[in-house]
Amino acid sequence: MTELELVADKLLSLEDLSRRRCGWRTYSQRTVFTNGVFDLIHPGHLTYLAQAAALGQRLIVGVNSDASVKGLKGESRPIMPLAARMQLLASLFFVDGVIAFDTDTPLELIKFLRPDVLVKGGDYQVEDIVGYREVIGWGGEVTTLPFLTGHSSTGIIERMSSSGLE
Ligand SMILES: Nc1ncnc2c1ncn2[C@@H]1O[C@H](COP(=O)(O)OP(=O)(O)OP(=O)(O)O)[C@@H](O)[C@H]1O
Ligand SMILES: O=P(O)(O)O[C@@H]1O[C@H]([C@H](O)CO)[C@@H](O)[C@H](O)[C@@H]1O
Repeated sequence: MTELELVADKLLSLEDLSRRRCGWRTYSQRTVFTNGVFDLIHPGHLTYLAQAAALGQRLIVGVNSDASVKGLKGESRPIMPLAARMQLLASLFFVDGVIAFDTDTPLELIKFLRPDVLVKGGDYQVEDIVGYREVIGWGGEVTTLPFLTGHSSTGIIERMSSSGLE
């Protein structure tokens, strides 16, 4: 496969995800799950995702659909449409799969996937992470990773706006 075909192969449907998760379980591969908007990817995203990948053998990233983002962050967001956000995440060598969700939270996706590890960045408290009770309930782990200060998508947008680039 070409590099772009390798990236495209990581863009998963629920059926793809189910099939791959079964295979990973067969070989006792720990599946790590995280989720987010990932609009305007920045070093904070990259740092925490790389560390998340090190928590297991497979990293799956759930990405909010455009409609879901608008419900969470307002009509002006996202800047980058879903397809672009997913492709950029899938291009990271330490990401094994990317899947979109259209709901306000990834709870149903987490219950479907049953990851061994659920992780978010340090801007969250562990107990507040959606899916915390469920993942703990089936014996999984829930954790946060260090927040890289000074990096946020909102910050990028604000800096662009103040410099008249928007
Ligand atoms: N600076 C950072 N350091 C570490 N993790 C981060 C950082 N910023 C965001 N994250 C994590 O990345 C994931 C996606 O977050 P999100 O897309 O909301 O990023 P954001 O930069 O906070 O965006 P926004 O500014 O629009 O809220 C979340 O799990 C979040 O905890
Ligand atoms: O990019 P964000 O804002 O960190 O992503 C949100 O995370 C929420 C989180 O999982 C709550 O614990 C989630 O509910 C929401 O849908 C966004 O993915």
